[in-house]
Amino acid sequence: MRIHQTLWNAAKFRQFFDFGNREIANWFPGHMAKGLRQMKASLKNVDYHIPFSGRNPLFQESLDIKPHLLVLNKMDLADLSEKQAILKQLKREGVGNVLFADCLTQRDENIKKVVPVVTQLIESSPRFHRTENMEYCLLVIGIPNVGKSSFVNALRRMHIKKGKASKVGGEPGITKAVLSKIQVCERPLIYLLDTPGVLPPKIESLETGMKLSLCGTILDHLVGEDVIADYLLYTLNKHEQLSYVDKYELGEPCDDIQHVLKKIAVKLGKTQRVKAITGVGDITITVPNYSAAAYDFIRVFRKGELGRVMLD
Ligand SMILES: Nc1nc2c(ncn2[C@@H]2O[C@H](COP(=O)(O)OP(=O)(O)OP(=O)(O)O)[C@@H](O)[C@H]2O)c(=O)[nH]1
Repeated sequence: MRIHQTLWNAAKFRQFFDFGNREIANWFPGHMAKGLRQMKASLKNVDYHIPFSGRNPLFQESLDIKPHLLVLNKMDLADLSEKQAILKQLKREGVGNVLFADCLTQRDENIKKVVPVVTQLIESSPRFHRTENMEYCLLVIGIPNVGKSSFVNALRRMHIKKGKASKVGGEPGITKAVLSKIQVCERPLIYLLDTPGVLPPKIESLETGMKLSLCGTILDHLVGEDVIADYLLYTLNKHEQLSYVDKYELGEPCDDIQHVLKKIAVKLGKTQRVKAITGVGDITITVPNYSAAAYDFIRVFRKGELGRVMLD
């Protein structure tokens, strides 16, 4: 058995880190900066894979976010044995109101808790005098692709049995502006404002950057799908989450991403024909499509099909 024993080769990512931070900084002033200006938050939303890397310090600094509830979403994808450790760490950081959620399940018990928890939070806050205005209007904020729109839709589905009001997608940057009020509950009358995902303009470390990339919070092409796939393989091996071995008929765990991608490409029939120049003239040969295989490998992981992993 030959798997990664050492740290992931950060040099590969450094290239992106310098370039990508510039790209993110370019991306940031557009819809993200606009969105941030419009936000006065009451609710936060984080991907449960990355409860610490997935929190944007800008929200804390730029927004008046009290009272608020931290929602750790996509709990169906994460390793639940870490739940208590996460709660303990968040408590140490002064974050008391935390809720785990899975926005894709039709009957998530935790989603049911949102309305009572949020109303209790607001009612008990001395900053809110609610004698006249009996409706609640809350903001959902978080980094891209963590499931903010899915969260809005899940609450709406649960309490008022209505369909999607906010557009959902597998890429970051689906919601591009703060949306108008979306009703999610009748009694009490609660409206949510869905907002664009906002990343910090600078990512603090290589490791954080890779975790954010792997969870799809940064556009894949800014990092490179081959680099993300390599980090994914390293992560799976590090966590001994080896279901990819059987899935792709590898025979044994492996830390060679080229080898793994070749196997995936062949298994999925993702090959391409390219021209090769030989001594006897040009010939066309069939080679594995490494990019298509990397794309598939990452997406399968994001759907939870390679097992539950906790990145932080
Ligand atoms: N497995 C799983 N996937 C989820 C969950 N919630 C959302 N997703 C998926 O995550 C992806 C992003 O969801 P969105 O609701 O569009 O995320 P967002 O935070 O609004 O994204 P931006 O508009 O980019 O900020 C979609 O493919 C959803 O289907 C969840 O609880 N579990």
